Amino acid sequence: MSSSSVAKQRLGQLTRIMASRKHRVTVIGSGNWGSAISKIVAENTAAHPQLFEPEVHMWVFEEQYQLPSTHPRFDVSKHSTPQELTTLINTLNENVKYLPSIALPTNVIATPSLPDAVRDATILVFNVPHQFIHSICSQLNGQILPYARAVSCIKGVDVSADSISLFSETIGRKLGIYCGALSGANIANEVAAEKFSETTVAYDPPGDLTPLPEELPPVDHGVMKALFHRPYFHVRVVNDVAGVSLGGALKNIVAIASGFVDGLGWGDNAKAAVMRVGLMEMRKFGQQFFSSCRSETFTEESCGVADLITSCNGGRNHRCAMLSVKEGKKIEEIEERVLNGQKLQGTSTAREVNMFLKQRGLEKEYPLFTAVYLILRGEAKVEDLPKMIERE
Ligand SMILES: NC(=O)C1=CN([C@@H]2O[C@H](COP(=O)(O)OP(=O)(O)OC[C@H]3O[C@@H](n4cnc5c(N)ncnc54)[C@H](O)[C@@H]3O)[C@@H](O)[C@H]2O)C=CC1
Ligand SMILES: O=C(CO)COP(=O)(O)O
Repeated sequence: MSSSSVAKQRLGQLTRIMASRKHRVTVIGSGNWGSAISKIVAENTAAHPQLFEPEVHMWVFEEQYQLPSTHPRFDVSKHSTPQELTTLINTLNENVKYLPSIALPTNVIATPSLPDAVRDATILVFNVPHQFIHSICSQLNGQILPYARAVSCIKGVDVSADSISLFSETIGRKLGIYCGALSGANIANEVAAEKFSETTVAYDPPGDLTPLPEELPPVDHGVMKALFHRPYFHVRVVNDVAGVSLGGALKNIVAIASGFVDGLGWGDNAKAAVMRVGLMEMRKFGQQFFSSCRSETFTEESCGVADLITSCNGGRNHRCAMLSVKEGKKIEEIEERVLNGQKLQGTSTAREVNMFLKQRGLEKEYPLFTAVYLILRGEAKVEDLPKMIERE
């Protein structure tokens, strides 16, 4: 495309946005949590028509899917061959693969093309397993509005050979926009079934961003609350993006440890010990490597201790780690067998955090994180955990 037609296209885009005076929201991701968050966001865009366009685009990593032979809500005979997941979602208003049996609002529009999904979007909600975010950001480069604002619901940390960053920072840096974070004690299936839970949104944009057109409502804590809060999903908005992101990322390592001890049938005291040590390491890690991180975020907000508790009991990392011990199999084998395409985040986070600590000679200062990594690699046994985390 020539530079004048690119400029024309951008001008048309800006004119449409400015005329609308409302935010257009896109969710990038449609897994278990991506679909549950799309449901919440779509309920709220419909509930706040003065702030948001009702339609919410949900980007779907396209795949063919065959409906199971029976379904409580659908006549499966009409879908007897595999179909595109986006077609199924838009026809049945359900993400039949990643969030089955939950009706999605009809204003959620599943979209297989990333550029189409983000076109004209002023608020982007990133919700994909963390291993895919770099490739997604590369595909989004040049496709988004320069004044778009973003929120990351991703639980993981971005580790390279010599640095560590939050995914909100990575997204912001790669796309040249601001990105906050959402994280909490939020098992997706429970949230989607509208069982009560809390979450934490961190949003603290610097003053030098590309300004929003004056016609659009400023994106502030009030807009964040309007976008995510529901009667069954209580939102607290804070400024500590590092604390919120790290709580969600690091508790996945602890949840694996908790699954390991449950796999051995060691009971609640053992699990409480693992959780206590894990919480200390989460907080220490935040304070040691992220100067803006607040200690209280780990103890007072849903994204800290509450997420640790729920994940160490009912999360996928916990379940797969427990089964791997019970069955004597590798956790990756269990993940493949029981999660139907959903992805564990704790196994890669344990590896990535270990790489970061090892490079700095700090493995011994984080005995639980290190133990989980060594057990996953088969270099230590679950039975050795108490010795590995014993204090002097
Ligand atoms: N599921 C849950 O209960 C919760 C998950 N989270 C976090 O939310 C984030 C997203 O997780 P979920 O939505 O649960 O995802 P998921 O675990 O259900 O992952 C599957 C998703 O990955 C997509 N995918 C597969 N291959 C891909 C590729 N090559 N490129 C891009 N996408 C691909 C699939 O299409 C599907 O949408 C994670 O960081 C997770 O830790 C946070 C709170 C709760
Ligand atoms: O983050 C979660 C709950 O808050 C879900 O954790 P899992 O990915 O282990 O299921």
